[in-house]
Amino acid sequence: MAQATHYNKYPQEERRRPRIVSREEAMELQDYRHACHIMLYAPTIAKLFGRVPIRYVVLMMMRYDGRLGFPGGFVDMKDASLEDGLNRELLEELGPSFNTLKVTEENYKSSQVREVPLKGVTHFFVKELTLEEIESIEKESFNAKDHGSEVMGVVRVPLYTLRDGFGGLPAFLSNNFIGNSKSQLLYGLRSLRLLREDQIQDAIWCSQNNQY
Ligand SMILES: O=c1[nH]cnc2c1ncn2[C@@H]1O[C@H](COP(=O)(O)OP(=O)(O)O)[C@@H](O)[C@H]1O
Repeated sequence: MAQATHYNKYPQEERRRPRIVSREEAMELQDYRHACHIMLYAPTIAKLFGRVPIRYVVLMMMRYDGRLGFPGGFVDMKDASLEDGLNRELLEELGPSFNTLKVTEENYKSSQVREVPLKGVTHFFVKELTLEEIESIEKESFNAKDHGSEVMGVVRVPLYTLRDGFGGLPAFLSNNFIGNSKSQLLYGLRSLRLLREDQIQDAIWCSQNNQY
């Protein structure tokens, strides 16, 4: 009944807008499906064409539905915690690296709740790795249970913008993303300071105003 009142108070548009909640608040939402996803990243000194700094390797994946998203998935009732559920999903999607690399509570970043089309909570995690660990995940992802089925491939996010003003991050942002993964990506880049705010704003503007 309380929920019906809550719904009546907000017009449809308002209900469509996801909202940020604390982990504690999110965990009290029993009749919502919970999903966890993670942004894995590592610093690099490598340069594209020997001149464009790559800065960080950030991993996303091409999903079975043709959309981009982060590795992760739904947390089951049988998972002891959000982290347990996420580690299980990472083993399935990214492979044996996640027998040893474990996500912990320290990697938790934020939770977002949505009411429509289905009631759900998405929990976002971030974890800094070494470049060697990232490369090993990429190689071992071919041996993951979901490789070639639910996961079409692990991809790196280009963080630079090329001279044409669109190639790189703006073009990447023009892809189709699952759920709120695009806003999670931008939030991750911002909050971890992997890019400056003006670089992020420029990339968003260029991705929306592609004249090239
Ligand atoms: O990267 C992501 N960030 C945020 N939400 C996502 C991401 N990928 C999938 N989702 C959403 O999370 C839920 C679980 O989807 P997913 O395909 O990851 O689960 P599964 O692997 O357990 O089937 C769905 O509601 C989906 O829309």
